[in-house]
Amino acid sequence: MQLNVNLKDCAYPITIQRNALNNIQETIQTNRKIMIITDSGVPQKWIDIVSSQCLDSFIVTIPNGEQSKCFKQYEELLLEAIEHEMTRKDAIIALGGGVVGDLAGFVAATYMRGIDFYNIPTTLLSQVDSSVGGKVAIDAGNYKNIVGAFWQPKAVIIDPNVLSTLPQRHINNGLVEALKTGLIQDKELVELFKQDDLDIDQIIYRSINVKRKVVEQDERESSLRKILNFGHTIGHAIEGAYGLDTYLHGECVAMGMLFFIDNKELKEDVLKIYEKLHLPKVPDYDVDTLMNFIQHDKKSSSSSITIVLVKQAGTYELQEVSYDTIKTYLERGPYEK
Ligand SMILES: O=C(O)C(=O)C[C@@H](O)[C@H](O)[C@H](O)COP(=O)(O)O
Repeated sequence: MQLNVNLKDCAYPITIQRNALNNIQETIQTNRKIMIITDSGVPQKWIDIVSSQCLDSFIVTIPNGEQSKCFKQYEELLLEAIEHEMTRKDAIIALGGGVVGDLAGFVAATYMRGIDFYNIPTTLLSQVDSSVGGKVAIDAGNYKNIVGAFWQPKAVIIDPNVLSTLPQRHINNGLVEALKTGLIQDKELVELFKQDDLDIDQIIYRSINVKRKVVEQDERESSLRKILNFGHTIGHAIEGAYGLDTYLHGECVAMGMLFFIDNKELKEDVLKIYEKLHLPKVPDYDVDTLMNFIQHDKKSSSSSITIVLVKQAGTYELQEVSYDTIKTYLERGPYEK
């Protein structure tokens, strides 16, 4: 299956196909120097398959986990590129999850003011969401994605076969971002979560297709794209407050969405899905600590923030609200209507 992200200056293909990993030359120009950035959680067999198709590549493996999205790791990758004498004609392949994609993409966006970048996501979270759309970033302290750029990949290759080695917690983590996409834009995608056996290929396809359409309309997140951030305002705050590596990103987005589902039945349905996915409950939190993170959200202005509300599956409402209003959401808690 092939989709195309139709952006004026930087359109690119997305391949969603089992076994696509074995045929990367169909979309990636591999006859140049390629830095393959991966992490310690990616099985060697996937790395070997990719590197064996590149004529002149080197592999850099970063530690698995959000802590790698930091300045130190970013600088080390830049120094690797310099040491290998990479030029503007060379390219970077991200082979990993959201952390690898965000970090590798930011290196590609900034090395020599920008070189080609390809994304081969190996986690479900990156396959359903972060590999597409060009948001690349690192964290500063516990502030998520606070330093970054929009740098679209030249191609995205999604091979669901690589999920066979992914631990179940990470599968569930990725499913949250797909559920998020369904809740804001695709009711049928939400329905897929109610089946006994989840159709992962359909879930990936439907999620990416929604994401593609949103990004095509608003690449730089000036309005519509904010809907993809549903659940992230409080989600990122919980992630930051608990130290970035306590919970997975999707687990925090799941928590964050609960505050903004404004429909009792829908919230009950969503909580049933969370139970099926063994997602953690929202921990105790300090309202002021979370508020500090929320004020650094990229959807904030000096006194207000755009929130995404869902009242019916598949539809969204964008609302500009004051910090005091957000505070009331936090004080009310996630499990109330
Ligand atoms: O692509 C987008 O736009 C999104 O908001 C998708 C999010 O699910 C994703 O986690 C994104 O990386 C968050 O970006 P941020 O702008 O909130 O840092």
